[in-house]
Formats: sequence, structure tokens, C-alpha cells
Amino acid sequence: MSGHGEAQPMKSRKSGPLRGVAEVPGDKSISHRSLIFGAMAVGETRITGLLEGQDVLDTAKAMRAFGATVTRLGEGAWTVNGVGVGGFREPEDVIDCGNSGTGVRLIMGTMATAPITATFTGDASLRKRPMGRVTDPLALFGARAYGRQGGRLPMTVVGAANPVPVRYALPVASAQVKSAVLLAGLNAPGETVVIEKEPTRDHSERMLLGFGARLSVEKTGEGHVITLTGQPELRPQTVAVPRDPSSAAFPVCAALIVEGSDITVPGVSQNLTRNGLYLTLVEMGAEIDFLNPREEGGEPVADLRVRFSGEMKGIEVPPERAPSMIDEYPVLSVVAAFATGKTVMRGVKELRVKESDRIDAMARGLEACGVRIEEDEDTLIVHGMGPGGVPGGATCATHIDHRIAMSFLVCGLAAKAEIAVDDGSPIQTSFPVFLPLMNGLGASLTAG
Ligand SMILES: O=C(O)C1=C[C@@H](OP(=O)(O)O)[C@@H](O)[C@H](O)C1
Ligand SMILES: C=C(OP(=O)(O)O)C(=O)O
Repeated sequence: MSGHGEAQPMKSRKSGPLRGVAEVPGDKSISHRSLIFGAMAVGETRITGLLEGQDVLDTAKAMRAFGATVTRLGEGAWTVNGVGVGGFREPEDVIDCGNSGTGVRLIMGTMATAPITATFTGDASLRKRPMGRVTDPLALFGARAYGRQGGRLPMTVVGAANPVPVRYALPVASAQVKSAVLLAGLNAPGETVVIEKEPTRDHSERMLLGFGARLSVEKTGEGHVITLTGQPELRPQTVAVPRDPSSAAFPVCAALIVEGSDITVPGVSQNLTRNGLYLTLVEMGAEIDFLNPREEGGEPVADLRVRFSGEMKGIEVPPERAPSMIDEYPVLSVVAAFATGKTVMRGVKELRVKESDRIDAMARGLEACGVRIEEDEDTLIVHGMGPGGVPGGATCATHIDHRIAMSFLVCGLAAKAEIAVDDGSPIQTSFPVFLPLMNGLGASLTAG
């Protein structure tokens, strides 16, 4: 949906201890990929635990527009009957990816090596985000893209009728760009190679192997060298989507700052390309037990028992950890505001090109709540005020950004005075049950 509907103000206020089990929904990255890889396989892919957030629903709709049959059987249970690698048909209308950078960039990659043309758009947030990072490597395959100034949506992509394979070193640490190149490489003859200096989330690599593609990852001095053999026949899979560690971050961080809390969050990914927040919280002194380690849906997971941690201290977050926690900096900056001492987050300029400029959104909102912030282009520094020390009492702007909305609502659960957000509706994109789930643990969150 290109509009995100009417603004939905929300509020949170100081809460009693959070208690209970927080069963967060399915992983957003893996949900998008199950639909897209399912659409490129021949036969029926069965998915359970699919995240039914708006971002993923928009990808499901797009897969239908390109010719796949996508069916919802029940809550989180979906099937995709794919058209095969290179089998996308030309959509009859504009593809609207709503709020989703992952959706639009992965789908552009997928159609870029098919002999079809598609026009993409999104909501006011997505239309501001840079697409050149994806269309530049797609041009090497022979695709052409015509967008607005600065490589913005709406944008028309003309797929390459005779694609050539590509060797591409990622100029930014981005799993979306890596995945777009790999997806384009699927329908190019020969070997497509992607080189990433810093490892980013590896769901595309894991899932491509699962769907039967020939892919290898070599760790070299240049970084990870990923080699994909083009034009495989992908085999349909049964995908059990694990829970989303980026959504789990919100109840986890809330429990760490709300006095007396003791919650369990089952099935949180321990994938090394996703677990940076959890390492960071432990370094800050968080009381987190990682229980019952096991595999679920092809991902290493553990059950997290999380208790209020009064004694957390500010730290320097290692910049090389950024890709493994890129979506978690907003909520980490809230925990940092309740820690003692300063938390320094460097190497985070990618945050400026997410659903909003997340450095600016967190800095302005935390300042409005009485927290001292320092920032530059690539850095966010939060001066902690200690347990319960954040004054609050502000309305924070969310800029059509679900993570900003949820972060300030978490902040309000432990601040001295109520915190409001101007628009919580974007929460629907990734965590539609956020309000009832948090309130079920004892949080005081209200809409309206
Ligand atoms: O590949 C993915 O599923 C994602 C990659 C990340 O984006 P970048 O590739 O822009 O870092 C992340 O922020 C996004 O939420 C999901
Ligand atoms: C950055 C995010 O998503 P996307 O890029 O898919 O819009 C996110 O979910 O935090």
C-alpha cells in the first residue's frame, strides 16, 4: 500500500514489572525470502510462521502480480506455486511495495534478468530511499532503470533479455543489495560472484542452498566471496519461519529497563549475522540467560530469559558489529538512556537511509525526553541517566518508521512521565501484534 493510512497516535506510561512469555512473530527477512524463492521454484512451497505484517503482505501481492500463485491457508500458513527461475510474467500494474526496502530491492533483483518491464513505487518513506545501490549492480547484468532524481521510486526497471553474469564487490554492507545481486544472478548463465567485506545477514545464502541452488561461500582476505551458479531449477521447500530477533528486541529491551521484570522470549535467533544487539546488551551488564539452544527453521535459536537489569553501563559498541544489529540501534539507544555512563555507537551512517533517518529521529526524540545526545554523520552517542532516570513527557515523531515508534513506546514504559508517538501505524509493517503482546506482559500502551 503506498499510503500508510491515517496517523495513529499512541502512548506509553510507566509500567509495573513485565512478566510472562513473549511469542514474537516470524522473521521479516526470512518471510520475504520464502515468498520470493517460492515464486522462483517449480512446484508448491509450504510456509508456516510467515510474518503477516504489511511489508510481507505487499511482497505476497507482488509475487502474484509476477505470476506466482500465493495462497493463505490460515494464520502464518501459506503456499506458493512458483513459476521457475526466469519465469516471471510482466505485471499489468505498478508494483507497490508499501514501506518495505527489503521487498522492493529483492523483487527488483529477481525481475532484472527476466525479459519484462515493471514499475515500482512505495509509501512516502520508501519513495525517499536510495535505489541506486541496487540498480547500479543490476545494470551490470544488462538491466536498465529509470527512476526519479537520486535513484528514487517510482522507478521502472527493464529486465535484461540476455543477462550476463556479474562479479560485484558490495560498496556498502547491505544484505538487501547482496540478495538483489544473487537473485538476479539466478537467471544469468554462468557464475555470479558477490564479495562482501563485512558479513551481513546470510538468509539468502542459506535459503538458496535449501531451495537447491549451487552456491559457495569462501572466506578470503577480501571478505566473503559468494559464488552462485546461474539457471538452476529451484526445488519447492517446506519453510518454517523462525521468530524475528529484531522484533524480540522490543520486549527484551523493555524488560531490561522496567523495574522488577522477568520475561521469557522463546526461539530468538542466535545466527551470528543477526545477534549483535544481544552481545551488546550482555556487555552492558544485561541479565539474559540463553536457554535451550537448538535449530528451528534452519536457524540456531535459544529461549531468552530476561530480567530487569538495574546496573547496566554504557559501552562503545564495536563498529564492525553494526551489520549484525543494524535495525536494533533505535531500541539500543533507549536502553542506553537508562544505563549509567555514555553509549557510543559509531559506524552507523546506514541508519540515515532506513525508513527514516534513524540517527536524527532517535536523537530528536530522546532529547525531547530529556536525554543528552551527541551525533555526527556516522555516530550516535547517548548519555545515560541511570535506571528510571529518563524524564520523558514528550511526543516523539516517528517519520513513518515502525522501529522509531516501538522504541519510543518502550522508552515510555520506564520514563518518569508518559511518552506519546505521533503515529504508531507503521508498527503494522513488521510487528502487528506489538500492542497486545506488550500489554499482555503488563505494559501500559494505548492507541489513540
Ligand atoms: O535483507 C534484509 O532482509 C534486510 C537487510 C537490512 O537492510 P540493508 O540491506 O539495507 O542493510 C535490514 O535493515 C532490513 O530490515 C532487512
Ligand atoms: C530497515 C528495515 O526494513 P526495510 O529496509 O525492509 O524497509 C527495518 O525493518 O528496520
